[in-house]
Amino acid sequence: MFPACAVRLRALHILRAPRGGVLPPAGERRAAQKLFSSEKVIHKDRSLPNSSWNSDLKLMFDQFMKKCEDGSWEHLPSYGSRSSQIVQYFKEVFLETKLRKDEQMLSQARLFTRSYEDGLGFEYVMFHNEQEKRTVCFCQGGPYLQGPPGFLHGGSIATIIDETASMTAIIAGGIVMTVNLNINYKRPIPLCSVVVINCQVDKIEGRKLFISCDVRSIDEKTLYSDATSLFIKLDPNKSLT
Ligand SMILES: CCCCCCCCCCCC(=O)SCCNC(=O)CCNC(=O)[C@H](O)C(C)(C)COP(=O)(O)OP(=O)(O)OC[C@H]1O[C@@H](n2cnc3c(N)ncnc32)[C@H](O)[C@@H]1OP(=O)(O)O
Repeated sequence: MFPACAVRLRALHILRAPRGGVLPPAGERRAAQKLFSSEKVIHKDRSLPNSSWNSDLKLMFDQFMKKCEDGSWEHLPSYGSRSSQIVQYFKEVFLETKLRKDEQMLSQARLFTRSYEDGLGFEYVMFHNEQEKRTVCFCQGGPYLQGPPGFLHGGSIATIIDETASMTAIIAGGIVMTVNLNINYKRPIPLCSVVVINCQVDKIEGRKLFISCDVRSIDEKTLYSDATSLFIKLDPNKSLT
Protein backbone atom coordinates (compact mmCIF):
# COMPACT_ATOMS: atom_id res chain seq x y z
CA MET A 1 0.00 0.00 0.00
CA PHE A 2 2.84 2.42 0.88
CA PRO A 3 5.70 0.98 -1.19
CA ALA A 4 8.70 3.21 -0.41
CA CYS A 5 7.46 4.00 3.03
CA ALA A 6 6.69 0.41 3.88
CA VAL A 7 10.39 -0.31 3.47
CA ARG A 8 11.30 2.52 5.77
CA LEU A 9 8.65 1.70 8.36
CA ARG A 10 9.84 -1.90 8.25
CA ALA A 11 13.34 -0.51 8.82
CA LEU A 12 12.03 1.50 11.76
CA HIS A 13 10.53 -1.67 13.19
CA ILE A 14 13.75 -3.60 12.66
CA LEU A 15 15.78 -0.96 14.45
CA ARG A 16 13.22 -0.24 17.13
CA ALA A 17 11.26 -3.20 18.14
CA PRO A 18 12.53 -6.72 18.01
CA ARG A 19 9.35 -8.64 18.83
CA GLY A 20 9.47 -10.86 21.87
CA GLY A 21 13.10 -9.84 22.41
CA VAL A 22 14.21 -11.80 19.32
CA LEU A 23 16.57 -9.75 17.19
CA PRO A 24 16.00 -9.82 13.42
CA PRO A 25 18.79 -11.30 11.29
CA ALA A 26 22.03 -9.26 11.42
CA GLY A 27 21.96 -8.58 7.67
CA GLU A 28 18.45 -7.13 7.85
CA ARG A 29 19.45 -4.95 10.81
CA ARG A 30 22.58 -3.67 9.05
CA ALA A 31 20.54 -2.77 5.94
CA ALA A 32 18.03 -0.89 8.10
CA GLN A 33 20.80 0.95 9.91
CA LYS A 34 22.30 1.95 6.56
CA LEU A 35 18.97 3.43 5.50
CA PHE A 36 19.06 5.68 8.55
CA SER A 37 22.77 6.39 8.85
CA SER A 38 23.07 9.34 6.41
CA GLU A 39 20.26 11.22 8.20
CA LYS A 40 21.82 10.65 11.60
CA VAL A 41 24.92 12.47 10.45
CA ILE A 42 22.94 15.49 9.25
CA HIS A 43 20.45 15.77 12.10
CA LYS A 44 21.16 16.04 15.80
CA ASP A 45 19.09 13.75 17.99
CA ARG A 46 17.16 16.22 20.16
CA SER A 47 15.94 13.52 22.54
CA LEU A 48 19.36 13.17 24.19
CA PRO A 49 20.24 15.09 27.40
CA ASN A 50 21.41 18.69 27.06
CA SER A 51 22.44 21.27 29.67
CA SER A 52 18.85 22.57 30.04
CA TRP A 53 17.54 19.23 31.32
CA ASN A 54 16.76 19.22 35.03
CA SER A 55 17.73 16.36 37.34
CA ASP A 56 14.27 14.72 37.08
CA LEU A 57 14.43 14.52 33.29
CA LYS A 58 17.99 13.16 33.36
CA LEU A 59 16.97 10.59 36.00
CA MET A 60 13.99 9.33 33.98
CA PHE A 61 16.14 9.22 30.82
CA ASP A 62 18.78 7.11 32.60
CA GLN A 63 16.15 4.79 34.13
CA PHE A 64 14.49 4.12 30.78
CA MET A 65 17.77 3.74 28.88
CA LYS A 66 18.51 0.93 31.35
CA LYS A 67 15.12 -0.62 30.58
CA CYS A 68 16.12 -0.61 26.89
CA GLU A 69 19.01 -2.97 27.59
CA ASP A 70 16.84 -6.12 27.60
CA GLY A 71 14.98 -4.98 24.45
CA SER A 72 11.58 -4.54 26.12
CA TRP A 73 11.74 -0.74 25.66
CA GLU A 74 13.15 1.22 22.75
CA HIS A 75 14.46 4.78 22.84
CA LEU A 76 12.88 6.83 20.03
CA PRO A 77 15.31 9.34 18.54
CA SER A 78 13.84 12.71 17.56
CA TYR A 79 15.09 15.26 15.07
CA GLY A 80 14.27 18.87 14.24
CA SER A 81 12.39 17.80 11.15
CA ARG A 82 10.82 14.56 10.06
CA SER A 83 12.92 12.07 8.09
CA SER A 84 13.61 13.41 4.58
CA GLN A 85 12.62 10.11 2.95
CA ILE A 86 9.26 10.01 4.74
CA VAL A 87 8.66 13.70 3.95
CA GLN A 88 9.51 13.03 0.30
CA TYR A 89 7.12 10.08 0.19
CA PHE A 90 4.41 12.13 1.96
CA LYS A 91 4.83 14.99 -0.54
CA GLU A 92 4.71 12.68 -3.56
CA VAL A 93 1.71 10.68 -2.45
CA PHE A 94 -0.45 13.09 -0.48
CA LEU A 95 0.33 16.66 -1.61
CA GLU A 96 -1.13 18.39 -4.63
CA THR A 97 1.34 19.58 -7.28
CA LYS A 98 0.77 23.26 -6.37
CA LEU A 99 1.76 22.60 -2.75
CA ARG A 100 4.72 20.43 -3.75
CA LYS A 101 6.02 23.31 -5.86
CA ASP A 102 6.51 25.45 -2.76
CA GLU A 103 9.79 23.68 -2.05
CA GLN A 104 11.37 26.67 -0.27
CA MET A 105 8.61 26.81 2.33
CA LEU A 106 8.75 23.04 2.83
CA SER A 107 12.54 23.04 3.16
CA GLN A 108 12.28 25.57 6.01
CA ALA A 109 9.68 23.48 7.84
CA ARG A 110 10.52 22.28 11.33
CA LEU A 111 8.75 19.91 13.65
CA PHE A 112 6.67 22.19 15.92
CA THR A 113 7.79 20.50 19.15
CA ARG A 114 11.47 20.83 18.18
CA SER A 115 11.39 24.43 16.97
CA TYR A 116 12.56 26.09 20.20
CA GLU A 117 16.08 26.69 21.49
CA ASP A 118 17.28 24.21 24.13
CA GLY A 119 15.33 24.58 27.37
CA LEU A 120 12.82 27.21 26.20
CA GLY A 121 10.11 24.99 24.78
CA PHE A 122 9.56 21.26 24.76
CA GLU A 123 12.42 19.14 26.12
CA TYR A 124 11.30 15.56 25.80
CA VAL A 125 12.28 12.00 25.21
CA MET A 126 10.09 9.06 24.23
CA PHE A 127 10.40 5.33 24.78
CA HIS A 128 8.26 2.65 23.14
CA ASN A 129 7.23 -0.78 24.35
CA GLU A 130 6.22 -2.83 21.31
CA GLN A 131 4.68 -5.69 23.23
CA GLU A 132 2.42 -3.38 25.23
CA LYS A 133 1.82 -1.04 22.23
CA ARG A 134 2.67 1.74 24.66
CA THR A 135 4.79 4.89 24.44
CA VAL A 136 5.99 7.01 27.34
CA CYS A 137 7.20 10.55 26.94
CA PHE A 138 9.07 12.47 29.64
CA CYS A 139 8.62 16.17 29.03
CA GLN A 140 9.97 19.32 30.67
CA GLY A 141 7.90 22.27 29.40
CA GLY A 142 10.02 25.43 29.31
CA PRO A 143 9.22 29.12 29.95
CA TYR A 144 8.04 29.89 26.40
CA LEU A 145 5.14 27.49 26.89
CA GLN A 146 3.49 29.53 29.61
CA GLY A 147 -0.29 29.90 29.83
CA PRO A 148 -1.47 30.92 33.31
CA PRO A 149 1.48 32.53 35.17
CA GLY A 150 3.82 29.78 36.30
CA PHE A 151 1.94 27.03 34.45
CA LEU A 152 1.91 25.43 31.02
CA HIS A 153 -0.46 26.65 28.31
CA GLY A 154 -3.22 24.12 27.57
CA GLY A 155 -2.30 24.21 23.87
CA SER A 156 1.25 23.16 24.65
CA ILE A 157 -0.06 20.26 26.74
CA ALA A 158 -2.31 19.25 23.82
CA THR A 159 0.71 19.46 21.49
CA ILE A 160 2.92 17.10 23.44
CA ILE A 161 0.01 14.70 24.02
CA ASP A 162 -0.71 14.74 20.26
CA GLU A 163 2.97 14.18 19.42
CA THR A 164 3.24 11.21 21.82
CA ALA A 165 -0.07 9.73 20.69
CA SER A 166 0.87 10.19 17.02
CA MET A 167 4.19 8.37 17.53
CA THR A 168 2.24 5.52 19.16
CA ALA A 169 -0.18 5.46 16.21
CA ILE A 170 2.54 5.75 13.53
CA ILE A 171 4.44 2.81 15.01
CA ALA A 172 1.25 0.73 15.11
CA GLY A 173 -0.32 1.86 11.84
CA GLY A 174 2.06 3.73 9.51
CA ILE A 175 1.21 7.17 8.14
CA VAL A 176 -1.69 8.59 10.14
CA MET A 177 -3.23 11.92 11.08
CA THR A 178 -5.14 12.97 14.17
CA VAL A 179 -8.85 13.45 13.53
CA ASN A 180 -9.98 13.78 17.11
CA LEU A 181 -8.33 14.67 20.42
CA ASN A 182 -10.27 15.01 23.68
CA ILE A 183 -8.43 16.26 26.75
CA ASN A 184 -9.53 16.62 30.35
CA TYR A 185 -7.28 19.13 32.12
CA LYS A 186 -7.44 18.14 35.78
CA ARG A 187 -4.55 20.02 37.43
CA PRO A 188 -2.30 22.78 36.06
CA ILE A 189 1.26 21.72 35.19
CA PRO A 190 4.01 23.88 36.75
CA LEU A 191 6.42 25.37 34.19
CA CYS A 192 9.75 23.53 33.97
CA SER A 193 8.50 20.52 35.91
CA VAL A 194 8.81 17.05 34.35
CA VAL A 195 5.72 15.05 33.50
CA VAL A 196 5.25 11.58 32.10
CA ILE A 197 2.82 11.05 29.23
CA ASN A 198 1.69 7.48 28.88
CA CYS A 199 -0.02 6.53 25.58
CA GLN A 200 -1.37 3.18 24.48
CA VAL A 201 -3.22 1.74 21.54
CA ASP A 202 -6.66 0.72 22.79
CA LYS A 203 -8.13 -0.55 19.55
CA ILE A 204 -7.51 -0.69 15.80
CA GLU A 205 -10.55 -0.89 13.51
CA GLY A 206 -9.65 -0.81 9.82
CA ARG A 207 -8.00 2.58 9.23
CA LYS A 208 -8.94 3.87 12.71
CA LEU A 209 -6.52 3.77 15.63
CA PHE A 210 -7.87 4.63 19.08
CA ILE A 211 -5.20 5.88 21.48
CA SER A 212 -5.58 6.84 25.14
CA CYS A 213 -3.14 8.89 27.21
CA ASP A 214 -2.58 10.26 30.66
CA VAL A 215 -0.21 12.92 31.91
CA ARG A 216 1.15 12.52 35.43
CA SER A 217 3.88 13.79 37.71
CA ILE A 218 6.90 11.50 37.58
CA ASP A 219 6.07 10.13 41.07
CA GLU A 220 2.66 9.32 39.45
CA LYS A 221 0.83 10.88 42.43
CA THR A 222 -0.69 13.75 40.44
CA LEU A 223 -2.89 13.12 37.41
CA TYR A 224 -2.61 16.35 35.40
CA SER A 225 -4.62 15.39 32.31
CA ASP A 226 -6.10 12.46 30.48
CA ALA A 227 -6.98 12.19 26.83
CA THR A 228 -8.38 10.00 24.11
CA SER A 229 -7.59 10.39 20.45
CA LEU A 230 -8.50 8.96 17.11
CA PHE A 231 -6.01 8.61 14.24
CA ILE A 232 -6.84 7.67 10.65
CA LYS A 233 -4.40 5.87 8.40
CA LEU A 234 -4.04 7.97 5.28
CA ASP A 235 -5.41 6.54 2.06
CA PRO A 236 -2.88 7.07 -0.78
CA ASN A 237 -5.78 7.11 -3.25
CA LYS A 238 -7.31 10.21 -1.61
CA SER A 239 -5.83 13.69 -1.86
CA LEU A 240 -5.33 15.60 1.39
CA THR A 241 -6.34 18.90 -0.19
C1 LIG B 1 6.94 9.46 10.43
C2 LIG B 1 5.78 9.62 9.45
C3 LIG B 1 5.24 11.00 9.40
C4 LIG B 1 4.04 11.08 8.57
C5 LIG B 1 3.09 12.09 8.97
C6 LIG B 1 2.62 11.91 10.36
C7 LIG B 1 1.96 13.16 10.86
C8 LIG B 1 1.68 13.12 12.35
C9 LIG B 1 1.57 14.56 12.82
C10 LIG B 1 1.16 14.69 14.26
C11 LIG B 1 -0.33 14.72 14.42
C12 LIG B 1 -0.93 15.92 13.75
O1 LIG B 1 -0.61 17.04 14.05
S1 LIG B 1 -2.02 15.66 12.52
C13 LIG B 1 -2.56 17.27 12.03
C14 LIG B 1 -3.97 17.56 12.50
N1 LIG B 1 -4.94 16.70 11.79
C15 LIG B 1 -5.37 17.00 10.56
O2 LIG B 1 -5.06 18.05 9.98
C16 LIG B 1 -6.28 15.99 9.90
C17 LIG B 1 -7.37 16.63 9.05
N2 LIG B 1 -8.27 15.57 8.58
C18 LIG B 1 -8.12 15.05 7.34
O3 LIG B 1 -7.37 15.55 6.49
C19 LIG B 1 -8.95 13.84 7.00
O4 LIG B 1 -9.94 13.65 8.00
C20 LIG B 1 -8.11 12.55 6.90
C21 LIG B 1 -7.19 12.63 5.66
C22 LIG B 1 -7.24 12.32 8.14
C23 LIG B 1 -9.06 11.36 6.75
O5 LIG B 1 -9.88 11.61 5.64
P1 LIG B 1 -10.39 10.39 4.75
O6 LIG B 1 -9.25 9.56 4.31
O7 LIG B 1 -11.28 10.98 3.73
O8 LIG B 1 -11.18 9.51 5.80
P2 LIG B 1 -12.74 9.50 6.10
O9 LIG B 1 -13.35 8.60 5.09
O10 LIG B 1 -13.28 10.87 6.27
O11 LIG B 1 -12.73 8.81 7.52
C24 LIG B 1 -12.33 7.48 7.70
C25 LIG B 1 -13.19 6.90 8.82
O12 LIG B 1 -12.92 7.64 10.02
C26 LIG B 1 -14.10 8.25 10.54
N3 LIG B 1 -13.78 9.55 11.08
C27 LIG B 1 -13.15 10.57 10.47
N4 LIG B 1 -13.02 11.63 11.28
C28 LIG B 1 -13.60 11.26 12.45
C29 LIG B 1 -13.78 11.93 13.71
N5 LIG B 1 -13.35 13.17 13.91
N6 LIG B 1 -14.41 11.24 14.69
C30 LIG B 1 -14.88 9.98 14.49
N7 LIG B 1 -14.71 9.30 13.32
C31 LIG B 1 -14.09 9.94 12.32
C32 LIG B 1 -15.05 8.33 9.33
O13 LIG B 1 -16.39 8.37 9.74
C33 LIG B 1 -14.69 7.05 8.59
O14 LIG B 1 -15.32 5.98 9.27
P3 LIG B 1 -15.96 4.72 8.48
O15 LIG B 1 -17.05 5.30 7.62
O16 LIG B 1 -14.84 4.14 7.67
O17 LIG B 1 -16.45 3.83 9.58
